Amino acid sequence: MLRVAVPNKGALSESASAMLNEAGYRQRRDTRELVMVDPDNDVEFFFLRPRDIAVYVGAGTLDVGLTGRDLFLDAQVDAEELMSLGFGASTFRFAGPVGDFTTIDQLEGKRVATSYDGLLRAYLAERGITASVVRLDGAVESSVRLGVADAIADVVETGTTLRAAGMEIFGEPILKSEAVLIGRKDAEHPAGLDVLIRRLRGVLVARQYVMMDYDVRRELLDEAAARTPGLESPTVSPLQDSGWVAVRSMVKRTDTNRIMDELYDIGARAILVSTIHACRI
Ligand SMILES: Nc1ncnc2c1ncn2[C@@H]1O[C@H](COP(=O)(O)OP(=O)(O)OP(=O)(O)O)[C@@H](O)[C@H]1O
Ligand SMILES: O=P(O)(O)OC[C@H]1O[C@H](OP(=O)(O)OP(=O)(O)O)[C@H](O)[C@@H]1O
Ligand SMILES: [Mg+2]
Repeated sequence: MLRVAVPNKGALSESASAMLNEAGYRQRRDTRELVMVDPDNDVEFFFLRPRDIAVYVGAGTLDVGLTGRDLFLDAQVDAEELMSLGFGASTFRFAGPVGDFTTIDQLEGKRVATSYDGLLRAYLAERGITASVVRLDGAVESSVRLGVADAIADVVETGTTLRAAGMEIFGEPILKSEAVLIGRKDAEHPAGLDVLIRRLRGVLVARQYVMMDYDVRRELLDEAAARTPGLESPTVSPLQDSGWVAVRSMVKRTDTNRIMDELYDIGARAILVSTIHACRI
């Protein structure tokens, strides 16, 4: 049975379970459930703290896990990213009191508070900066005001928490993170893993693409089809009126309206857009 780790609470938990559910796996109903078997798919789900997931996968006791790239890298375990999951995006950045810092070189000899000390130490060492790392569990933004640090390295999503604490970011992002599927390094995929990956890819594609249908005069087909190349090639079907054809193609959701406008200008009509419920690419 494939053993999969899923965040039990926090920023990634709901989206992770929703994605697995969309991929056809059973998910827990009660948030206090810690283990759940999906007998139809022969998968066992373990609901764990997202920070601990990398530890279990690294130790080989669980096959794969859904967690944040930042949490995975921070844990410095022997595992690898198998795919990104398209949610839980954040950046990991330096911040300090407004006006105090402009470059990371100014961190030399200073105290930097963070919940991600593995990531931070590796980053500072790579750049030859000697600073003392203060490991905190959370609410790191308060550490400077409370006198235990001079700057922080923390997760920034909207920046609201930083602003409220009178701080600003400086330097390049340390890391761009999102939710990822991690698994054992160079290991042969256990039974069920390839299906899980294919299903998760299907969810990503179904979320990122729409299906576009339109009719166009045969002589304008090449021009129109160039706007909707699809993943492989658009489907072209004859219409009763031999001067026209029907075209069907997958289009990036974010490009939908621009492409509809372009197709209309070319002369396409009856342009219809529908969501993709599920797919295997
Ligand atoms: N606004 C956000 N706040 C915190 N984490 C976020 C946010 N957006 C995305 N994430 C991602 O979610 C993960 C952190 O999840 P979570 O908040 O559950 O962990 P935690 O902060 O260690 O736990 P907790 O806050 O419950 O003590 C990281 O991968 C992080 O990049
Ligand atoms: O840029 P923002 O949108 O404001 O989000 C970032 C904040 O959210 C997270 O805190 P969380 O709620 O997880 O609490 P924690 O600091 O105790 O982990 C993170 O640690 C930042 O503090
Ligand atoms: Mg948190």
